[in-house]
Amino acid sequence: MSSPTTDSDHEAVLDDIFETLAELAPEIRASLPGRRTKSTETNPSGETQMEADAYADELLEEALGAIDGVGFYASEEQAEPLDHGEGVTVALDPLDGSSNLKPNSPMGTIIAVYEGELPAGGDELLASGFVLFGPIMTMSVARNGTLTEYMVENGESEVITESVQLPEEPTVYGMGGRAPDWTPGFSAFIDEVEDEYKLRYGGSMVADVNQVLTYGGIFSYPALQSSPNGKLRLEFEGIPMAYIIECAGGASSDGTQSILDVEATEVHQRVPVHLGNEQLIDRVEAHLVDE
Ligand SMILES: O=P(O)(O)OC[C@H]1O[C@](O)(COP(=O)(O)O)[C@@H](O)[C@@H]1O
Ligand SMILES: [Mg+2]
Ligand SMILES: [Mg+2]
Repeated sequence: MSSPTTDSDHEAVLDDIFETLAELAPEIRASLPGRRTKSTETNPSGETQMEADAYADELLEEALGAIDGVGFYASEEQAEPLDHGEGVTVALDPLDGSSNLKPNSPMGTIIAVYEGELPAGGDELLASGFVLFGPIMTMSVARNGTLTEYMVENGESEVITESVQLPEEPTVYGMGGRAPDWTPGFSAFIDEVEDEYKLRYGGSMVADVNQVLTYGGIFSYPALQSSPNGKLRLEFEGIPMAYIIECAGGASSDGTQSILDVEATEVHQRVPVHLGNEQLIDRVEAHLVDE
Protein backbone atom coordinates (compact mmCIF):
# COMPACT_ATOMS: atom_id res chain seq x y z
CA MET A 1 0.00 0.00 0.00
CA SER A 2 1.59 3.25 -1.15
CA SER A 3 0.91 6.42 0.81
CA PRO A 4 3.19 9.01 2.45
CA THR A 5 3.99 8.83 6.15
CA THR A 6 2.22 11.57 8.05
CA ASP A 7 4.09 13.84 10.48
CA SER A 8 2.70 15.60 13.56
CA ASP A 9 1.68 18.71 11.55
CA HIS A 10 -0.28 16.50 9.18
CA GLU A 11 -1.87 14.62 12.13
CA ALA A 12 -3.14 17.91 13.60
CA VAL A 13 -4.75 19.11 10.36
CA LEU A 14 -6.19 15.62 9.71
CA ASP A 15 -7.80 15.73 13.18
CA ASP A 16 -9.34 19.12 12.30
CA ILE A 17 -10.56 17.90 8.91
CA PHE A 18 -12.34 14.78 10.19
CA GLU A 19 -13.79 16.60 13.24
CA THR A 20 -15.16 19.26 10.86
CA LEU A 21 -16.65 16.59 8.58
CA ALA A 22 -18.33 14.86 11.54
CA GLU A 23 -19.77 18.19 12.77
CA LEU A 24 -21.05 19.03 9.28
CA ALA A 25 -22.59 15.61 8.50
CA PRO A 26 -25.96 16.31 10.22
CA GLU A 27 -26.23 19.64 8.38
CA ILE A 28 -25.56 17.99 5.01
CA ARG A 29 -28.15 15.30 5.76
CA ALA A 30 -30.70 17.94 6.93
CA SER A 31 -30.17 19.83 3.67
CA LEU A 32 -31.28 16.88 1.50
CA PRO A 33 -35.11 16.93 1.81
CA GLY A 34 -35.50 20.35 0.20
CA ARG A 35 -32.95 19.79 -2.58
CA ARG A 36 -34.09 16.66 -4.40
CA THR A 37 -34.47 18.42 -7.73
CA LYS A 38 -32.06 18.55 -10.64
CA SER A 39 -30.26 21.89 -10.98
CA THR A 40 -29.72 23.52 -14.36
CA GLU A 41 -25.97 23.01 -13.92
CA THR A 42 -23.72 20.13 -14.97
CA ASN A 43 -20.59 19.10 -13.07
CA PRO A 44 -17.08 19.03 -14.68
CA SER A 45 -17.73 15.38 -15.62
CA GLY A 46 -20.72 16.54 -17.68
CA GLU A 47 -23.32 15.03 -15.32
CA THR A 48 -26.45 16.92 -14.27
CA GLN A 49 -26.06 18.29 -10.74
CA MET A 50 -28.76 17.87 -8.11
CA GLU A 51 -29.50 20.95 -5.97
CA ALA A 52 -28.19 18.88 -3.06
CA ASP A 53 -24.80 18.28 -4.77
CA ALA A 54 -24.20 22.01 -5.13
CA TYR A 55 -25.33 22.85 -1.59
CA ALA A 56 -23.24 20.12 0.05
CA ASP A 57 -20.27 21.36 -1.98
CA GLU A 58 -20.82 24.92 -0.69
CA LEU A 59 -21.09 23.79 2.95
CA LEU A 60 -17.98 21.62 2.69
CA GLU A 61 -15.87 24.26 0.92
CA GLU A 62 -16.77 26.91 3.51
CA ALA A 63 -16.01 24.65 6.50
CA LEU A 64 -12.95 22.75 5.23
CA GLY A 65 -11.43 25.72 3.39
CA ALA A 66 -11.39 27.66 6.66
CA ILE A 67 -9.15 25.10 8.40
CA ASP A 68 -5.61 26.31 9.04
CA GLY A 69 -3.41 23.91 7.07
CA VAL A 70 -5.87 23.28 4.22
CA GLY A 71 -4.38 24.84 1.07
CA PHE A 72 -6.78 23.71 -1.68
CA TYR A 73 -10.43 22.62 -1.75
CA ALA A 74 -11.17 20.38 -4.73
CA SER A 75 -14.38 18.51 -5.57
CA GLU A 76 -16.10 16.69 -8.39
CA GLU A 77 -18.46 19.69 -8.54
CA GLN A 78 -15.66 22.27 -9.09
CA ALA A 79 -13.84 22.59 -12.45
CA GLU A 80 -10.58 23.50 -10.69
CA PRO A 81 -9.27 23.22 -7.08
CA LEU A 82 -10.00 26.41 -5.08
CA ASP A 83 -7.06 28.14 -3.36
CA HIS A 84 -7.41 28.49 0.42
CA GLY A 85 -3.82 29.35 1.35
CA GLU A 86 -1.06 26.98 2.41
CA GLY A 87 -1.28 23.32 3.20
CA VAL A 88 -2.85 20.01 2.15
CA THR A 89 -5.48 19.49 -0.54
CA VAL A 90 -8.90 18.16 0.45
CA ALA A 91 -10.66 16.45 -2.48
CA LEU A 92 -14.34 15.61 -2.11
CA ASP A 93 -17.29 13.90 -3.64
CA PRO A 94 -19.71 16.09 -1.67
CA LEU A 95 -22.66 13.83 -2.30
CA ASP A 96 -21.95 10.33 -3.62
CA GLY A 97 -24.90 8.45 -5.05
CA SER A 98 -27.03 11.56 -5.55
CA SER A 99 -29.25 9.65 -7.98
CA ASN A 100 -30.43 7.85 -4.80
CA LEU A 101 -32.00 11.04 -3.46
CA LYS A 102 -35.25 10.52 -5.42
CA PRO A 103 -35.83 6.90 -4.26
CA ASN A 104 -34.69 7.81 -0.72
CA SER A 105 -31.86 5.26 -0.81
CA PRO A 106 -28.51 5.51 1.05
CA MET A 107 -25.80 7.96 -0.08
CA GLY A 108 -22.79 9.68 1.39
CA THR A 109 -19.78 12.01 1.23
CA ILE A 110 -16.26 10.90 0.26
CA ILE A 111 -13.09 12.78 1.26
CA ALA A 112 -9.44 12.35 0.29
CA VAL A 113 -6.60 14.39 1.80
CA TYR A 114 -3.57 14.75 -0.45
CA GLU A 115 -0.21 16.17 0.64
CA GLY A 116 0.24 18.23 -2.53
CA GLU A 117 -1.79 19.81 -5.31
CA LEU A 118 -3.99 17.82 -7.71
CA PRO A 119 -3.63 15.83 -9.87
CA ALA A 120 -2.20 13.58 -7.12
CA GLY A 121 -1.68 9.82 -6.99
CA GLY A 122 -2.17 7.39 -4.11
CA ASP A 123 1.44 7.98 -3.06
CA GLU A 124 0.41 11.50 -2.00
CA LEU A 125 -2.68 10.43 -0.06
CA LEU A 126 -2.44 11.24 3.66
CA ALA A 127 -5.87 9.90 4.68
CA SER A 128 -9.37 9.29 3.35
CA GLY A 129 -12.85 8.67 4.65
CA PHE A 130 -16.55 8.66 3.97
CA VAL A 131 -19.77 9.61 5.70
CA LEU A 132 -22.67 7.21 5.08
CA PHE A 133 -26.24 8.57 5.30
CA GLY A 134 -28.00 5.29 6.02
CA PRO A 135 -30.46 4.25 8.74
CA ILE A 136 -27.77 5.64 11.04
CA MET A 137 -25.08 8.16 10.13
CA THR A 138 -21.54 6.78 10.24
CA MET A 139 -18.09 8.08 9.29
CA SER A 140 -15.28 5.71 8.34
CA VAL A 141 -11.71 7.08 8.43
CA ALA A 142 -8.56 5.48 6.99
CA ARG A 143 -5.35 6.89 8.48
CA ASN A 144 -1.88 5.39 9.01
CA GLY A 145 -2.98 2.04 7.57
CA THR A 146 -6.00 1.62 9.88
CA LEU A 147 -9.74 1.97 9.20
CA THR A 148 -11.97 3.21 12.05
CA GLU A 149 -15.79 3.43 11.94
CA TYR A 150 -17.58 6.14 14.00
CA MET A 151 -21.22 6.94 14.73
CA VAL A 152 -21.78 10.65 13.97
CA GLU A 153 -25.50 10.98 14.72
CA ASN A 154 -25.23 14.18 16.82
CA GLY A 155 -22.15 15.65 15.14
CA GLU A 156 -19.91 13.95 17.73
CA SER A 157 -17.72 10.99 16.66
CA GLU A 158 -18.22 7.88 18.78
CA VAL A 159 -16.06 4.87 17.79
CA ILE A 160 -18.14 1.87 16.70
CA THR A 161 -15.32 -0.34 15.34
CA GLU A 162 -11.55 0.11 15.56
CA SER A 163 -9.31 -1.55 12.93
CA VAL A 164 -12.17 -2.55 10.63
CA GLN A 165 -11.21 -5.68 8.68
CA LEU A 166 -12.97 -7.28 5.73
CA PRO A 167 -14.45 -10.69 6.63
CA GLU A 168 -12.27 -13.57 5.43
CA GLU A 169 -15.12 -15.17 3.51
CA PRO A 170 -16.77 -13.06 0.74
CA THR A 171 -20.58 -12.93 0.66
CA VAL A 172 -21.73 -10.15 -1.71
CA TYR A 173 -20.92 -8.75 -5.14
CA GLY A 174 -22.12 -5.56 -6.85
CA MET A 175 -21.30 -3.96 -10.19
CA GLY A 176 -22.20 -0.85 -12.17
CA GLY A 177 -22.73 -0.34 -15.86
CA ARG A 178 -25.11 -2.35 -18.06
CA ALA A 179 -24.42 -5.98 -19.04
CA PRO A 180 -24.34 -5.29 -22.81
CA ASP A 181 -21.71 -2.60 -22.18
CA TRP A 182 -19.41 -4.81 -20.07
CA THR A 183 -16.25 -6.19 -21.65
CA PRO A 184 -16.20 -9.96 -22.35
CA GLY A 185 -13.71 -10.56 -19.54
CA PHE A 186 -15.84 -8.75 -16.95
CA SER A 187 -18.97 -10.57 -18.16
CA ALA A 188 -17.15 -13.89 -17.70
CA PHE A 189 -16.17 -12.86 -14.16
CA ILE A 190 -19.79 -11.97 -13.30
CA ASP A 191 -21.01 -15.29 -14.78
CA GLU A 192 -18.71 -17.00 -12.25
CA VAL A 193 -19.43 -14.98 -9.09
CA GLU A 194 -23.20 -14.84 -9.56
CA ASP A 195 -23.28 -18.57 -8.80
CA GLU A 196 -21.26 -18.06 -5.61
CA TYR A 197 -22.38 -14.81 -3.92
CA LYS A 198 -25.40 -12.56 -3.28
CA LEU A 199 -25.99 -9.53 -5.53
CA ARG A 200 -25.90 -6.30 -3.56
CA TYR A 201 -25.89 -3.15 -5.75
CA GLY A 202 -27.62 0.03 -4.66
CA GLY A 203 -26.25 2.76 -6.94
CA SER A 204 -24.21 4.60 -4.30
CA MET A 205 -20.50 3.71 -4.20
CA VAL A 206 -20.21 4.58 -0.49
CA ALA A 207 -23.14 2.35 0.52
CA ASP A 208 -22.13 -0.46 -1.85
CA VAL A 209 -18.51 -0.45 -0.65
CA ASN A 210 -19.69 -0.38 2.98
CA GLN A 211 -21.65 -3.58 2.23
CA VAL A 212 -18.36 -5.14 1.06
CA LEU A 213 -16.56 -3.89 4.20
CA THR A 214 -19.33 -5.42 6.32
CA TYR A 215 -20.00 -8.73 4.54
CA GLY A 216 -16.92 -9.29 2.38
CA GLY A 217 -17.04 -9.52 -1.41
CA ILE A 218 -16.39 -7.22 -4.34
CA PHE A 219 -17.67 -3.89 -5.68
CA SER A 220 -16.89 -3.04 -9.32
CA TYR A 221 -17.58 -0.15 -11.59
CA PRO A 222 -15.61 -1.62 -14.48
CA ALA A 223 -14.17 -0.38 -17.73
CA LEU A 224 -17.07 -0.32 -20.21
CA GLN A 225 -16.99 -0.74 -23.98
CA SER A 226 -18.55 2.74 -24.21
CA SER A 227 -16.22 4.16 -21.54
CA PRO A 228 -12.84 2.36 -21.19
CA ASN A 229 -12.08 4.31 -17.97
CA GLY A 230 -15.44 3.47 -16.42
CA LYS A 231 -17.50 6.11 -14.59
CA LEU A 232 -15.92 6.82 -11.20
CA ARG A 233 -13.35 9.57 -10.61
CA LEU A 234 -9.81 8.71 -9.56
CA GLU A 235 -9.17 11.66 -7.22
CA PHE A 236 -12.59 11.87 -5.56
CA GLU A 237 -13.80 8.23 -5.48
CA GLY A 238 -11.20 5.72 -6.71
CA ILE A 239 -8.15 6.58 -4.61
CA PRO A 240 -9.94 7.41 -1.30
CA MET A 241 -12.09 4.26 -1.41
CA ALA A 242 -9.14 2.10 -2.52
CA TYR A 243 -7.12 3.25 0.49
CA ILE A 244 -10.08 2.49 2.77
CA ILE A 245 -10.44 -1.06 1.43
CA GLU A 246 -6.67 -1.70 1.53
CA CYS A 247 -6.52 -0.47 5.16
CA ALA A 248 -9.25 -3.05 5.89
CA GLY A 249 -7.09 -5.87 4.51
CA GLY A 250 -8.69 -5.92 1.06
CA ALA A 251 -7.36 -5.02 -2.38
CA SER A 252 -8.15 -2.55 -5.15
CA SER A 253 -7.59 -2.64 -8.90
CA ASP A 254 -8.18 -0.59 -12.03
CA GLY A 255 -8.11 -3.94 -13.80
CA THR A 256 -4.33 -4.35 -13.74
CA GLN A 257 -2.89 -2.60 -10.65
CA SER A 258 -3.81 -1.12 -7.27
CA ILE A 259 -5.78 2.09 -7.78
CA LEU A 260 -3.26 3.73 -5.43
CA ASP A 261 -0.61 3.16 -8.10
CA VAL A 262 -2.60 4.64 -11.02
CA GLU A 263 -0.88 7.68 -12.50
CA ALA A 264 -2.94 10.83 -11.94
CA THR A 265 -2.80 13.19 -14.93
CA GLU A 266 -6.10 15.13 -14.72
CA VAL A 267 -8.23 16.42 -11.84
CA HIS A 268 -11.44 14.77 -13.14
CA GLN A 269 -9.86 11.64 -14.60
CA ARG A 270 -12.06 8.53 -14.51
CA VAL A 271 -10.80 5.09 -13.49
CA PRO A 272 -12.22 1.54 -13.61
CA VAL A 273 -12.81 0.43 -10.00
CA HIS A 274 -12.68 -3.03 -8.40
CA LEU A 275 -12.61 -3.13 -4.57
CA GLY A 276 -12.89 -6.04 -2.14
CA ASN A 277 -11.40 -9.30 -0.90
CA GLU A 278 -7.96 -9.99 -2.34
CA GLN A 279 -8.92 -13.37 -3.84
CA LEU A 280 -11.79 -11.77 -5.78
CA ILE A 281 -9.59 -8.92 -7.02
CA ASP A 282 -7.07 -11.51 -8.24
CA ARG A 283 -9.89 -13.36 -10.04
CA VAL A 284 -11.31 -10.26 -11.77
CA GLU A 285 -7.79 -9.21 -12.87
CA ALA A 286 -7.22 -12.70 -14.30
CA HIS A 287 -10.37 -12.31 -16.42
CA LEU A 288 -9.32 -8.85 -17.62
CA VAL A 289 -5.66 -9.58 -18.32
CA ASP A 290 -6.07 -9.90 -22.11
CA GLU A 291 -8.27 -6.80 -22.53
O1 LIG B 1 -26.19 4.82 -11.79
P1 LIG B 1 -25.01 3.92 -12.07
O2 LIG B 1 -24.53 3.97 -13.50
O3 LIG B 1 -25.21 2.54 -11.55
O4 LIG B 1 -23.78 4.56 -11.26
C1 LIG B 1 -23.76 4.47 -9.85
C2 LIG B 1 -22.45 5.01 -9.43
O5 LIG B 1 -22.44 6.40 -9.77
C3 LIG B 1 -22.29 7.16 -8.60
O6 LIG B 1 -23.54 7.56 -8.11
C4 LIG B 1 -21.44 8.36 -8.98
O7 LIG B 1 -21.28 9.17 -7.89
P2 LIG B 1 -22.03 10.57 -7.80
O8 LIG B 1 -23.43 10.30 -7.42
O9 LIG B 1 -21.22 11.28 -6.75
O10 LIG B 1 -21.92 11.24 -9.16
C5 LIG B 1 -21.64 6.24 -7.57
O11 LIG B 1 -21.97 6.59 -6.25
C6 LIG B 1 -22.24 4.91 -7.93
O12 LIG B 1 -21.36 3.84 -7.62
MG1 LIG C 1 -19.70 9.71 -6.40
MG1 LIG D 1 -21.20 13.17 -6.15
